[in-house]
Amino acid sequence: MTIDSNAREPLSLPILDYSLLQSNDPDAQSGFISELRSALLDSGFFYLTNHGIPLQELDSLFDVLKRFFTLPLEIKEEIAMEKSPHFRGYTRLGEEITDFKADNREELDYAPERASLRPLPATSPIYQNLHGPNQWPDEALVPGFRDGVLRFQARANDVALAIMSAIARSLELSPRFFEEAFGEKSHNRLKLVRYPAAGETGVQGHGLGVGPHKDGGYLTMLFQDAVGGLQIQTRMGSWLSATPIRGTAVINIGQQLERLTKRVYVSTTHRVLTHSHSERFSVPFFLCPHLDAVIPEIDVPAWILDRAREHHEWTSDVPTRELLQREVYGENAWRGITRSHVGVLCKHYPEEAKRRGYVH
Ligand SMILES: O=C(O)CCC(=O)C(=O)O
Ligand SMILES: [Fe+2]
Repeated sequence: MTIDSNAREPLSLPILDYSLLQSNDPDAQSGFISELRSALLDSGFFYLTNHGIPLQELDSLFDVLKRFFTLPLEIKEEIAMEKSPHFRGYTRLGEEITDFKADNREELDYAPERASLRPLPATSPIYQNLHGPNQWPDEALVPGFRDGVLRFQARANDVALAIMSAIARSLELSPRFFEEAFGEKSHNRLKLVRYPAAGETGVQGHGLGVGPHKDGGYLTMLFQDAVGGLQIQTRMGSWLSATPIRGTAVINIGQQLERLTKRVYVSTTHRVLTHSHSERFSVPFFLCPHLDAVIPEIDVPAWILDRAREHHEWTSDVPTRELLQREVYGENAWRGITRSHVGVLCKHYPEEAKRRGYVH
């Protein structure tokens, strides 16, 4: 990574080599962990190479998702998120909200395939409604879609868990520190996204593919095509492009890790620009704990805290009051998804929507 020595601003994002973490050489592993710590303290974002997800599988994932998005709107809407009280499925252009404005993207949302718990007993927290089945496109229309997505989800989960374990080590915690929060019941999410070119739709709302935000989970691992547009907000508030590097994943910290480390590892604000003449596709995978997980707050070792303090405070376009920092993860997950998909909230949870002041 290059850092501007006056402002300690990163000018580009670091590239970490996953094969070092996976090797049996303890020096290679500790080299990876110390680079990881620096990346998380300096920018909160990095590229990961040699992650082991075959390029050919990534290419075919992008092929099937492109095929889905070229289907007519009424076919895509057969699996509209509005039909799912569990917030799964297709969201058409302009329906998703970030920073209180409509994003310029369409997407599919997935989470673990589970039985619905509805109707919930009165004593259950409302976030238990997030458990449920996914909605899949007709296999005949997009052959290989479901298998490709499930295979990718499993692979991304493995890599993300190994990175979480390395993050624990970077904080001098046990490599197994996070294990309990994940596993069978973890509530990971996956989005398959298409950003139209500016010329296709005319730019509305905040004029961005997705507005400035911090991700809600522990860790995000993103794959993107060659178009570009993802930008990261630096400490001083300017925007740095995460230019696509073929075959790499872009990884960043989510808000639960920010809470856990009492803001030593800060969840970096990011946004996506709308390209003037090219559509763009991306696949972010969000590693999230199980909904009942309690996110602790830990004291990081003093020398790491000192390193963090060398920096200025982070500037962010995301107001502090909007952060998802409750102790129980499910409450954060519920608040995050319901404010992005207000239409779904109003349709399935009118009382809750009214209570929160959304009129529909
Ligand atoms: O598409 C991208 O590059 C980023 C998407 C993103 O930040 C998100 O969905 O949380
Ligand atoms: Fe994001």
